[in-house]
Amino acid sequence: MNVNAKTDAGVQTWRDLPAAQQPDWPDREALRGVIAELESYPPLVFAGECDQLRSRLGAVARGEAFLLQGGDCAEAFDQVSAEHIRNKLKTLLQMGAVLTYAGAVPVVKVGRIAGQYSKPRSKPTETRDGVTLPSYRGDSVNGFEFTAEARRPDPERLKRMYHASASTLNLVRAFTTGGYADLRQVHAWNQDFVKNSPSGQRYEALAREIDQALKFMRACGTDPEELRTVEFYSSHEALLLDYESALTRVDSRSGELYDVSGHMVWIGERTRQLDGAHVEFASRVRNPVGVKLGPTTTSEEALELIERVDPGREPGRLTFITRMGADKIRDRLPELVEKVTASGAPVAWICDPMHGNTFEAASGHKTRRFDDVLDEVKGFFEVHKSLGTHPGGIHMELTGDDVTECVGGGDEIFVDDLHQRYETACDPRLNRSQSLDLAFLVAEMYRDQ
Ligand SMILES: O=C[C@H](O)[C@H](O)COP(=O)(O)O
Ligand SMILES: C=C(OP(=O)(O)O)C(=O)O
Repeated sequence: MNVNAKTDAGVQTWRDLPAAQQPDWPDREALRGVIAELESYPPLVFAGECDQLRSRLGAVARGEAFLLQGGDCAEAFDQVSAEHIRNKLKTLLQMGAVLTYAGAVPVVKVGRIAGQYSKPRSKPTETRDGVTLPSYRGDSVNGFEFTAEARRPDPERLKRMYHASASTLNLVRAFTTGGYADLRQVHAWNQDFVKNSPSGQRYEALAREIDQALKFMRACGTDPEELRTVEFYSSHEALLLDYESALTRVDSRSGELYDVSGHMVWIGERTRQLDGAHVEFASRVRNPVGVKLGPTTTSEEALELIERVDPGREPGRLTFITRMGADKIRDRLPELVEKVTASGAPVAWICDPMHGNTFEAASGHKTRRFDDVLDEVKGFFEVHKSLGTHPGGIHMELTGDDVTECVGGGDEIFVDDLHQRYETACDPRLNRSQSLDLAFLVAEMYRDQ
């Protein structure tokens, strides 16, 4: 990677196409200045790491591994703290241990982390008590507070997103390679959790089995170095194309373009137009790319997306993240999987059981039922089982904090509890206990598959 290389003209082709969900920046001159500055910043990830993730996702596409992708709906600048990052990571590591051990499958771990600061919205504005202001679009664009000043898009925030992503990634790298993620710590990740949570107790029993297995391996004279660190990757929605293209660099090894803002990027349900700027941008970079597919996706669109993003039919290059809703997945998914499989395209299929299952509670909180989330994952496994294809993984909105944003779960949260710790800046996340519950249930489904 030539770290001094500036953005290449080849990544600017999206500018000629309609780009949905871009902020209405009031000061274009200021935006241009910020883009120029971002273009001079060092990469957050390396091209070789993106290639490695692509090869791991290739294993997912071939049915040899399972993808666990998860993290906040929207990261926030004021949550870039050691505690929040560690809690999130700990939850993902615990889920990874459950899936690997109970599901007996290698797990590729990817965070919605270190870059997930931008949100597409259903409506451009929000009205409260007769006052209408621009919608909150993520900390990379404007502030959450409902004031005209906070909601004004400010391009300086793009630089804050870069720095927040850099500090987060720095700590994630330290945690995952510096000893914290050593599998021998499998109990330590659970210490604060085991006493008062049913899923923590269930996890503890599994951790004891893992411990036993490690002791057995050591007694047999093998103590693999690989268990001391964890391969962990970053991902986010490539929504703000000014930011993503400013962070796109030419890889000096291959001359190819990589979006070095994160290892994997995805295109959302609201921005996957075939003739739109986001698909064009994704088609230009070599990172592994995800595309969200909602219930209105046709098989023709899915095939055309493959043509555009993965013309070389490379396993691991393209991941379809389906988010149909529990009530639709059994109807909508089979045709997509059938037609794509018949075309010979080696995509990985991942289930996002969050975005099709959101509703507003009487209290006004946006929420999701744990049972709907689970049912969508069940439907996903059923469809793949009936077609003989591989259920490649799950994509979750979750946090390591003890929030009350989704209802249900073993340590049940009721609608009346939602107000207690409702902290998300956008969509409701599973808390740690609900995330672990889900990991156990998914591991069972995977094993049964
Ligand atoms: O996370 C996804 C989207 O940004 C979110 O679902 C949009 O929600 P909205 O309908 O509140 O805009
Ligand atoms: C906006 C998101 O999802 P979708 O594009 O599927 O609505 C998201 O994952 O944050």
